[in-house]
This record gives sequence, structure tokens and C-alpha cells, in this order.
Amino acid sequence: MSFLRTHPNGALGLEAVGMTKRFGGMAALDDVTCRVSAGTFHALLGENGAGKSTLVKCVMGYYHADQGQIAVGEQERAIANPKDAHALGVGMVYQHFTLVPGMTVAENLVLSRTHVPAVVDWAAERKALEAFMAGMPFRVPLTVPVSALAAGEKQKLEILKQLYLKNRFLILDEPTSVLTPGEADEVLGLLRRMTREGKLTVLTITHKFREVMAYADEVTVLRRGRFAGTGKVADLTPADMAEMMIGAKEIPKGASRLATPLGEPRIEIAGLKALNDGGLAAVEDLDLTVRAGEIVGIAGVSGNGQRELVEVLAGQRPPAAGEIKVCGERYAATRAEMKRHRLCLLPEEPLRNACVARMSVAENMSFRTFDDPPNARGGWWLNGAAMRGAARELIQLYKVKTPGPDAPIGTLSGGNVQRAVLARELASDVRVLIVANPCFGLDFAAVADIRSQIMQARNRGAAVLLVSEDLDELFELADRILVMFDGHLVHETPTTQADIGVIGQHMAGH
Ligand SMILES: Nc1ncnc2c1ncn2[C@@H]1O[C@H](COP(=O)(O)OP(=O)(O)OP(=O)(O)O)[C@@H](O)[C@H]1O
Repeated sequence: MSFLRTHPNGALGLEAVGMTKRFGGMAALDDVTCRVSAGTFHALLGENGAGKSTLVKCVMGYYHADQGQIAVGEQERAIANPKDAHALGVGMVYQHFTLVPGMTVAENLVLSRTHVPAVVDWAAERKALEAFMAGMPFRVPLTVPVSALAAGEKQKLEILKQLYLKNRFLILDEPTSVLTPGEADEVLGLLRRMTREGKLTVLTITHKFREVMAYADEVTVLRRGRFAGTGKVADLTPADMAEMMIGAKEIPKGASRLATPLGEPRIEIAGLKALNDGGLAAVEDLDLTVRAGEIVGIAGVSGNGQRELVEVLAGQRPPAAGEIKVCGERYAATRAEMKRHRLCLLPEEPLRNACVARMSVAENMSFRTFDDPPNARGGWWLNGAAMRGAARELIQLYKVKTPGPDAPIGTLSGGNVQRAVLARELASDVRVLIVANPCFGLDFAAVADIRSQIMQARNRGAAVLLVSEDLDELFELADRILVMFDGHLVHETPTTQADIGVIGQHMAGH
């Protein structure tokens, strides 16, 4: 496909040429070029830490590249900040929603404009919005508050907002991670239709080969901050892309499930109720048992009480009612209990919930063990050398990409923070493992690695509670799948008899 700069129907082409961005001595991007033709659907691939986010942040003007040029449409452009990017018609949709929940769809759209008049003529705005919606391939009701929309509708609205702001080059950062499989297909299908019609160009960061194969026209692959290849999807297989990403054709296989006997109950939850930050019930009447030697998966669209459930089990949120037992004893989620029962826990968003961003990788990795020998030598003297040594081993074992054990963990790429926390949690001989979205944002090789670790823990007899928004993950790992909707467990099935369509419907509350 020859490079097309602007499509007559509005889609914009974009070239980022020779992009270099250094953080201290480390080049996160080293002479990277990415060309996206107008009216195409382009996927940006690469391992965790390969430089994908850094590249799109340079394009959006969040970072200033040390070298390189960006051309949007016909011309080379200087993009000093995101405002400049928007003025050129370049917008970005993030993994997490940026809408104001208490406002209606119409209010969110109108107030997102750079210039909003002091007094808004709502009647005129409504008319203009209805005309705008009529021209869109998908619609969201204008008068409904955003808080009442399902995740798929919110994601559609995020995209509509970019189109409303007249952005015709859209960057998406793992756009489907918050959607059910049906919603993901709908949103990606609609975006592809718009690119085919020449109304929009899409550049999406993704780790999902399935979505690349089904929706993308072309890919650009980064590897350790460098350009590793580009091509048309029609000419490539997932194995070819894997080879560009990591230099090996083999997509690693996970550990297989061993036929182990079910053991005693290790997690017993009865009548649990938990409130959200606003004081409303987020989890209600929840009964759940997880036995030794099984993985119990909880499916659900984010925001249906899973976060609060995990926070209760982590001791970060008090239960409002109910009882929890671990290994037959009442459990109040203290650090001593976790240690005694060898209970390990990986919450969602580990950088926020399980790390101190400004502390080093070594310090973060030793949170569980800092007061045990050899890390502590009597009293409160911490042995930095021992902590760093143990961290070096974990960094190697779990392939965490970091300049070293002393780097602040907050400067690692998202996927590498996840690996560092998993390394800490899975390092011990775990009896009870609670994990929430363990592979969120991880590249395919890391996903295979981590899933294999979880399966091995189960095969060794651990009781595993796996809360995940990724149905593929639940189908691969769980022995039983339960669906959580609106704070309740609404459906349960052994995985061998599970039907993905039925589960998707329960996830959507039908
Ligand atoms: N603000 C920063 N300060 C220091 N280093 C940074 C900063 N931002 C990114 N890096 C480093 O740059 C490299 C590339 O990170 P980037 O976030 O672009 O990777 P990525 O491909 O998006 O990874 P992931 O798939 O894990 O999100 C990483 O090694 C990361 O540690």
C-alpha cells in the first residue's frame, strides 16, 4: 500500500520518522519509524517495554522526542503538547475511561470541546449533536448519564468524543481490555468500517494477535526500543509477528492441567457484603468456596464488584457483613495471617495497589520478606545487599526489564511492573493464591509464562482464586467459572461445559 496522507473523506495519514527518546542513559526509542496510511487500521506491537507507549506519547506531545520528525497529513509538524496534537486532528483513547460519570452523554461531549461558550445554548447543541450522531456508524443515547452506560457503550462514547472533536487519526491503547468479547468485536468492527470508508485512521497498541488478525490492515513491530519490522497483516502469521517481537518463532505453550484430586476448602466466603467508596453495596450475599488443587475463575466486566472483593481479601477494605475463612480459620486479612497460610495476592493495577512507585524494584520485591532473615539482621537493620541480590535473581527468572534493582519501580513499563509484583507473589511456596487480571497488559510471551506459573501453583495443590476480565484466560486456566454481575455471583459452570456466549450474556446482565 503506498503511503496515503489524507483521504478525501477526512482520514489522516501520519508518519513518525527516526524517533529517538532517551530517559537518562537508556534509549526507550532508538531511531524508530512508523508510517500509517490514511484510512488504514494499523496495529503497534512489541514486548513489554519495547517502546510502544513512548512512541505514541511522543506523537501526542506528552513526551518530546530527542530526535525525529512527525508528519500529519501533508506536512511535517511540531507537536509540543496534546493540545497541538488535537488541533491537527490527532486524538487518543486510553484504556481507562476519561468521561465524567455524573454528566449526561450530551454534556460530556459539549464540555470536552476546547472552546465552550460561557453560556451554552443547549437546544442548539442538542440539535447539532443529533445531527452528528446521525452520521455515525454507532450511537449512544444523548440524555443518559454516563454512569448508567455499560462498559462497551462508554468505550464507544470515548471514540465518538474523539470524532466529535474532529480527530481523524485515532490512537488506541489496548482498547478492548475493558470489554466483553462481543463488545470488543462490535467496537473494532465499527472502527474498521470507518477506516474502510476513509473517515478515520486507527493506530492501536495491542497484545492480542486474534484482534490483529481479524481487524488490522498493517502492523509495525518494535523490539527493545528499535524498529523490528512492518507489513500487511494479510502476508503475516502470528508466528511471523512473534518472531519480529522476540526473535523466536515459537509461541510458548503453558503448563498443562494435571489431574489432581480436589483437596480441602482453603477459601470459604459466606454472605459477604462490601461497600464501594461511595458507601453503596458493591458486593452482596456472596458465597464462594475454593478448594486445594483448583482454580476458580470469576468472570465479569470491570466495575461489578470484583475490585472490592479482592480488596476485602487483601485487607484493603473492611467487609460490611459476612465471614471469610482461610484454611479453616477466620480470616481478617492481616499480614501475619497471610504469612501463616502462605496466602499470596496480586491485586489489579499493581503499581497503585501493590507497589510504592518511588521505591526501588529491589525494595518493592522484598515487601513480603523485608523483616525476615537475611533481609533483616536483628531489629530494624535492613540488609540492602541481600535484598538487591534476591531481586537480581527474581529479575532474571521473571525477565523483568529494568535498568537494575535500584531503579524506581514507577519508571518501568506497565507490563514490567506486573512481572515484578508477580515475581514477588509467586516466589514463595504458595498455598492460597488470589490474582486479579494477572496478565493485563502483558505481551504474549509473558502471558504464557505467568499463566503457566498459575497452573503450576494449582498442580502443586494451591487453591487459586482468579478474577479476570479476559475470558480466554478463564477458559485456559479455570476449573470452574463464576460470573459476577452487579455485586452478585449470577452464574456458575465447570469450564469443560462452559459456553462463551452464555457467559458473555450473564456478564452483560441478561
Ligand atoms: N518516564 C520514564 N522514565 C524512565 N524510563 C521510562 C519512562 N517511561 C518509559 N520508560 C522506559 O522506556 C521503556 C519503554 O517503555 P514503554 O512504556 O514505552 O514500553 P511499552 O512497549 O509501552 O510496554 P508495555 O507493553 O509494558 O506497556 C521501558 O524500559 C521503560 O522502563
